Amino acid sequence: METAATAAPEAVIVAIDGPSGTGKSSTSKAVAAQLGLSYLDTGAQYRAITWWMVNNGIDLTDPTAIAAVAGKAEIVSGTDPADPTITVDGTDVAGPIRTAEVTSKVSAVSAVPEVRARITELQRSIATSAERGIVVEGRDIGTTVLPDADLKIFLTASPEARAARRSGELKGADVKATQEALAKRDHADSSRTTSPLAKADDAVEVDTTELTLQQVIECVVTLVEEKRAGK
Ligand SMILES: Nc1ncnc2c1ncn2[C@@H]1O[C@H](COP(=O)(O)OP(=O)(O)O)[C@@H](O)[C@H]1O
Ligand SMILES: Nc1ccn([C@@H]2O[C@H](COP(=O)(O)OP(=O)(O)O)[C@@H](O)[C@H]2O)c(=O)n1
Repeated sequence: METAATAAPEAVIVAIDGPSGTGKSSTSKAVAAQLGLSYLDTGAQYRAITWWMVNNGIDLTDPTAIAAVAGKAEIVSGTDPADPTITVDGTDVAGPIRTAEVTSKVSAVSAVPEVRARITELQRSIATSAERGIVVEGRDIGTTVLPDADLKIFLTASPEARAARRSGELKGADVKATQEALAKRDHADSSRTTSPLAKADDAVEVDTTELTLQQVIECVVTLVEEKRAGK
């Protein structure tokens, strides 16, 4: 007897945006792994270009100097959610892009339109070549990078919860100082002219303050499955 062919599920594109510490990376990785999708951390790409600029002595107080070298670094993102990678000119920078120095400087670099144009193009080409689909997380994915995404999620959480989560990761970091640093980055990312951090009109907002990570993952997986079922 012939077995009926099962159609491969269509590639699904999921955009997850929100400020720091709302759970974007942990949720996106887990959802992608559970659903067999690729995963892209766009913040890591902005951190990588910032790392290159710091290493090459670029004056990060000067947007013209940043714009002039926006195309120099070759950034490659590995999109396996079980082992996401990021290299700059062939060097693994997964560790160095998480230093306090890069974190404090990334908003100045990511605000420069030439940097955004370059990284946005890279993100779109990665997303369109993901055969089974992809979960892309960042700040402007639903609004600018992938406005036609099948599902858009905007994660939020209280400033206190976000700071507690972040300082938990940076062992020994002061919660109050972490909260202040987050507020400063939120302000810079939300007030820049080009493609600021914002919720897309058609994004589903999920407040994660009182939810466990597992609950957030389940919520997003359910929303993806509902989309696929055409609900
Ligand atoms: N709902 C949650 N409840 C408690 N901790 C969480 C939750 N979501 C994420 N975390 C933890 O908070 C930290 C920051 O999460 P992360 O996914 O890196 O956030 P983002 O990518 O938005 O900055 C991680 O240590 C993660 O395990
Ligand atoms: N789509 C994106 C993603 C990140 N970014 C920038 O990159 C920075 C680092 O992003 P991230 O996602 O690694 O930040 P965390 O949430 O991990 O702290 C942000 O503060 C933004 O300045 C952006 O401008 N657009």
